[in-house]
Amino acid sequence: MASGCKIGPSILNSELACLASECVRMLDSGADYLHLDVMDGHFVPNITFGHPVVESLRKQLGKDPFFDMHMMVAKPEQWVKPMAVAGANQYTFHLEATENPGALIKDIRENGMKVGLGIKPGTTVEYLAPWANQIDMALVMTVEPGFGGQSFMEDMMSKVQWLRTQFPSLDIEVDGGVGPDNIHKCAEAGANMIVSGSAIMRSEDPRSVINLLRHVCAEAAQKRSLDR
Ligand SMILES: O=C(CO)[C@@H](O)[C@H](O)COP(=O)(O)O
Ligand SMILES: [Fe+2]
Repeated sequence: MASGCKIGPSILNSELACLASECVRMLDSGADYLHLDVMDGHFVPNITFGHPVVESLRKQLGKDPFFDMHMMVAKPEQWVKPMAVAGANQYTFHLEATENPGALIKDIRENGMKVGLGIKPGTTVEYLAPWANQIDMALVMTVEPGFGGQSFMEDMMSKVQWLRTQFPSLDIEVDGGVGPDNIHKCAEAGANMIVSGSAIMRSEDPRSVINLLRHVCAEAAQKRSLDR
C-alpha cells in the first residue's frame, strides 16, 4: 500500500515575507506535510529560495513537519548535502535534470532523506518506470514547472493511472493547479500525495479545502482497494 492520502500545501504563492507563519497556518489547518518549491532560474525561469531558508524554517517550525523539497534545479547533485543538513526530509528531483539518477538516489539515501523523482509534462512515464522500485515517491507534474497558479493539465492523469497500475504501493504525487475542481480526477487516477498551492493559500478556509482534498483522495483509495 502507498502511505495513505496526504495533502501538502505548496507555499510558493503564500506571503513569502511571512514564510514561517504561513507554514504554521498550513500545519494548523491540517496539512500533512509541506511542499517547498526550490527554483534556481536555470531548470525553470523563476527563482525562489534555497537551503538557508529551509534551515531557518526548520529552526522556526521544530523537528516534526515533513519537508518535501521540490528541487526544480539544473544541478540536483549539488544541493543534496546542504538540504539534508538544513533539515529536509524528502529530496524530490527531476529526471530531466540529471544524467545519473541511480547515483543521485543513492546519495540522497546516504544523506538520510527519502527520495522523490519527478517528471515534467513533456516526459513520458516510461522513463521514470526503471527507477520506481528505488524511490519513495513519483511526482507527476500537472503544470509546466516554474510558477504557481497555472491551469491543471488533465492529460497527465494517464501517467498517474499507469504508475498506479504498475506500482500499487508507490507514493504518487501530483503538483500543479490541483484543487477542489479536479481532485476527483487525481484521486481516481491513483494519486495519494496531493500538492495544492493557490487553491489552499487563497481560500478563506484552508482547513476545509485540505479536508475536502483528503476526503476525496481517501475515498478513491478505498474504492481501489475494494475493487482489487
Ligand atoms: O512546483 C510547482 C510549480 O512549479 C507547484 O508546487 C506549484 O507552486 C503549486 O501551486 P498551484 O499550481 O497549486 O498554485
Ligand atoms: Fe512543486
